[in-house]
Amino acid sequence: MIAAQATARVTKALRARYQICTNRSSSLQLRGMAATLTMATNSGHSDELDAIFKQKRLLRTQVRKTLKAMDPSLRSQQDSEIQNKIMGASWFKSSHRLCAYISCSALREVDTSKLLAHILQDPGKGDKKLYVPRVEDKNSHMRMLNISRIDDLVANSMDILEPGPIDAEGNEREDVMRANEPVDLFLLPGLAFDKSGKRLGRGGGYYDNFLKNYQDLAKARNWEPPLFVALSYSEQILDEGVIPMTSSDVPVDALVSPAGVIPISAAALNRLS
Ligand SMILES: Nc1nc2c(c(=O)[nH]1)N(C=O)[C@@H](CNc1ccc(C(=O)N[C@@H](CCC(=O)O)C(=O)O)cc1)CN2
Ligand SMILES: Nc1ncnc2c1ncn2[C@@H]1O[C@H](COP(=O)(O)OP(=O)(O)OP(=O)(O)O)[C@@H](O)[C@H]1O
Repeated sequence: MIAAQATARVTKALRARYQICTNRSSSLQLRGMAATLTMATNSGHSDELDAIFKQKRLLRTQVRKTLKAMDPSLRSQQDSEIQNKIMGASWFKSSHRLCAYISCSALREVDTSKLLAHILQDPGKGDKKLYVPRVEDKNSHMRMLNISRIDDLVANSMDILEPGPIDAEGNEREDVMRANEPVDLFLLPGLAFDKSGKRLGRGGGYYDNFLKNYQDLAKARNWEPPLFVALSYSEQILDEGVIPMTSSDVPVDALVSPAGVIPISAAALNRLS
């Protein structure tokens, strides 16, 4: 596709989804940003990267607004549908080691509380092992630590629940990067997604960093790569071409929304179908 067409497509998709930039000057501005964005995919200049990050910030603001405007009861209906779809799926049932996020309702994230309770139930059986994020510093560094009870968690500076480094018995929690067995499944948060696997996070780079490191670890150990599955309200699935990406963004293998599971990668088509 030639650049002008690609730019028009991105601009149109952004406007259609969010009804933004309706006057002429902001429309030109948006077209300019979309053009930069389209070109920046193929090069690495920092002003072009700046344009991508700016575009991401704009999109985050729009999606946050959409999430805040959602009817609470319809949102909670979607929360149940998404979690039930996951709990009923064979690929979830057969996963033994999972990384999942602790949802934050103030951030309007898809609820994971039922899923986490399900994973942690009857830990004596040792059926499923759960690792959850702990932010270590502001340099996009988080760890995934093992928890066996939901009340092991405390709120961090971002008001998200996370485990302390030491458990209630005084033992250091297991860091998934040091585990001897592979993670089967990651359940991922995000602000927006598309059906080609693009994911827009909250902008910290924590997940992209972590997922890349985990992929490298799995490769070095000859493990089967884990499935990256994102949980998404219907409103968060955007048209293709709208979500800006850089080379550090890690795509997801599949999406789960109230409409169902959307396998994207070949691995997902194999394991989820
Ligand atoms: N539940 C959950 N845990 C997670 C993440 C997440 O997205 N969700 N993270 C994923 O990286 C990491 C923490 N990163 C975070 C980054 C930003 C914000 C946040 O509150 N963002 C505000 C805007 C803040 C601002 O712009 O100054 C927001 O999105 O409204 C929270 C967590 C690790 N743990
Ligand atoms: N203009 C910029 N140029 C270079 N790097 C930037 C720029 N703006 C933000 N960053 C860095 O890029 C990273 C954020 O990347 P990105 O916006 O893709 O995160 P994300 O995918 O939304 O977040 P996450 O992976 O945590 O879900 C952070 O490390 C941030 O410091």
